[in-house]
Amino acid sequence: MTPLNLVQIALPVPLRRVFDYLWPADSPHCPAGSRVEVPFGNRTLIGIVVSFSDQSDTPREKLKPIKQVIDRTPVLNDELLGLIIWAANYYQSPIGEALQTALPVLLRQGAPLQAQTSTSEQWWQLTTEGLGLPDNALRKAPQQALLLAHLRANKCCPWSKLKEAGYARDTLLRLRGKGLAVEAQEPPPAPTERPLVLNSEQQAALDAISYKHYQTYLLNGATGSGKTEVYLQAIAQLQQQRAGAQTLVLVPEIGLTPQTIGRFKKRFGGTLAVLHSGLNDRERLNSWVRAATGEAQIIVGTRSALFTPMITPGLIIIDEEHDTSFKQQDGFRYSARDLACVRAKSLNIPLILGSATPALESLHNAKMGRFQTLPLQQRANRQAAPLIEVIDTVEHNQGLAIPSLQAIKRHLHQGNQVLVFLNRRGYAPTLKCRDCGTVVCCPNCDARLTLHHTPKHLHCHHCDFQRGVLRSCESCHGRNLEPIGQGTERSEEALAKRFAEFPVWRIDRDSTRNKGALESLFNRINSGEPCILVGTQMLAKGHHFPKVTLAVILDVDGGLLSADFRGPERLGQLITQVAGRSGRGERRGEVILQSQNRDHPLLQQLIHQGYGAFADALLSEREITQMPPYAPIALIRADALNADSPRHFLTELKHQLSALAEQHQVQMLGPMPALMEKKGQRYRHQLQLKAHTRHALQTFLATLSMRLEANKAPRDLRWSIDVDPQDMG
Ligand SMILES: Nc1ncnc2c1ncn2[C@@H]1O[C@H](COP(=O)(O)OP(=O)(O)OP(=O)(O)O)[C@@H](O)[C@H]1O
Ligand SMILES: [Zn+2]
Repeated sequence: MTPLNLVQIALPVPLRRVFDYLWPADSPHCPAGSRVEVPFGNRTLIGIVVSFSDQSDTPREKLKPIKQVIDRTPVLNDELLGLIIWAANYYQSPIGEALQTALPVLLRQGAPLQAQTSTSEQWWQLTTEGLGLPDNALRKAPQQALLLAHLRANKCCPWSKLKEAGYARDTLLRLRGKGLAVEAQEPPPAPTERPLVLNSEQQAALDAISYKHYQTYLLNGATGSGKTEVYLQAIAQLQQQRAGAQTLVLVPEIGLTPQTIGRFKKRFGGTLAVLHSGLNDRERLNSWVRAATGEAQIIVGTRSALFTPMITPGLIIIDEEHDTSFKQQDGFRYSARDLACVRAKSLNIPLILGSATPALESLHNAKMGRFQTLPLQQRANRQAAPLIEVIDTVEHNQGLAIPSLQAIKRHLHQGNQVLVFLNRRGYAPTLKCRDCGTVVCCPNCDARLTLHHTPKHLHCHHCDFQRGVLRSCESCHGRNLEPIGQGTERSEEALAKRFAEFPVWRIDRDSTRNKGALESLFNRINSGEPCILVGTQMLAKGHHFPKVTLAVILDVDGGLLSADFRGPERLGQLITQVAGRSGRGERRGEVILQSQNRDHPLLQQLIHQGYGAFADALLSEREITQMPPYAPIALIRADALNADSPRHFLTELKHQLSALAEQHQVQMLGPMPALMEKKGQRYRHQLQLKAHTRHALQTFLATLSMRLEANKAPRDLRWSIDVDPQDMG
């Protein structure tokens, strides 16, 4: 049989494989990573060329030819294509789904790989001929001579400035006609800020970084220790050592504020590309292309920016590396932090992971010698870490305790700002009938409805179900419905009443929904007037409010009693991060924690010995219970409208794979209901897998995913595989 001329193509379909197509006999192969159009069923799809071969498992008569090649230069270089394929395998994801995440929408739709020049105004400059023209050459055209002199003096000018100076468009076009002037690229804005003088710890950290080869550095720096300054100077040092080398900076989802971008812009000027969810498709593609061509030397983005192509990669930085937004929780369930290690290694460049509260995984990697720790123990302002006090709230009914109120008053009257943290938006998490005890629940989820006041309604925070506020109990028709517990709106109300002479700003997803709202709130805060900030997670991370001297944290008990094995780790991170917002200016900060479990050993350890010792204790516990990072785990989730089918489906799977599991020493726990069994009308079950080694888990999962694809499932059943899950719900 004559050998076939075949191409393997990754297609945007939910199957864990590539597809074989016939390549036109007389045409040379295109590079891997190029886009092609192919027939698929009765549709035409755009796919990515992965490789070529001469054999196929598909019978010859079923093979179809490709329709056409879209790209002359591939959209994905070998390095990036390799990373995506590796990641799809590791996370057991269909490669098409991984590509969906990695590629900008317009490229997926077939748009050309080009940045669109911005529609903003034209810039002009002289050509070499224009620059070298003798002074009297234009004496017969005095207007042109004047404009030429102007452009010679000002180098590069926008049209608006020339017009302002009184030049006519016509004169400019005449100069262009003579080959003396041309349209120019807008020059990148110049940096406006100089580097700070590093303290000795920052300097030691910077000196330890080598840009010549792969190494992951864990910049373990206390809150306010000046990690950002180390990032900025590392980028500058890299650029000094290797002109044009690019840096990729990943920040958490809510960390990519105009403040952050502003900091990079001020230091590096316009050689920056930004990638986040707020961009439109065109802007996203522009940033991608600017990174691919090397025009952008620094790329700052959230999770999926990890997949940005770079022509001269030099450094990757992940700020707040412990943040859960680096793990995608649906579709292609990858961890950008973990993949950054893989990418940096394959590019042979350094990776800096920064955090005041590193993930247990990262601390473990550092202990095992895989990461190099760069400690920053002191605050950049030389202040001691904030003073933390826990107060018992058994008798205080979840509101603000009296000692907290007294402290707030004291700090406000001293001209400072106060932050009140509570991780629950809305007015109250529960609406309860005082007569019969019934609580109002979501019809779609195993969850209570949260009462909101602005606007007034009941809201499920899990499935988004909304309804008007009930007037009477649906069980006993009694009219005594009572809000129980505190949300940010209720705390805001109570604080505004109590401290009427000071502004109270609420910062949560509801109050910052409008574009620019968060930015204007931050501006108010940074004006420094005494005020109270009430807010959720959004307030916890990375912000620098120098006038905040007191942080009050309400209700830390949820995390201590959480059913998720990561609950305590997350709580320790949250408390440390919120506490770290206090005392970043001239005065030492104070922190008050309100808890009903004041003597809990973990809480006591966190407060008295700090996050490091706390994390060590959690790591020992994980070692004893053989949980991550000591044993890798994966979750197989299934959900359906029918309450029984997810459990049946997973039980059958477990049964099919039990011999293989034994062979690879993989433990299968469950199936068990998810922490919230019913969510959005669907019933959810899961099977937890645990192995001794990553290799064993991977080998097992490869077979499992094939089995899952082959198994017949009820039509409405959905399943997914989550490798290294971050959320056990
Ligand atoms: N060497 C330095 N000299 C003076 N000020 C500094 C120095 N380094 C950093 N700072 C200032 O200290 C403040 C805190 O720095 P930064 O926000 O980088 O801290 P961080 O380590 O990122 O903290 P967090 O983890 O809490 O966000 C900033 O205002 C920064 O300008
Ligand atoms: Zn719901």
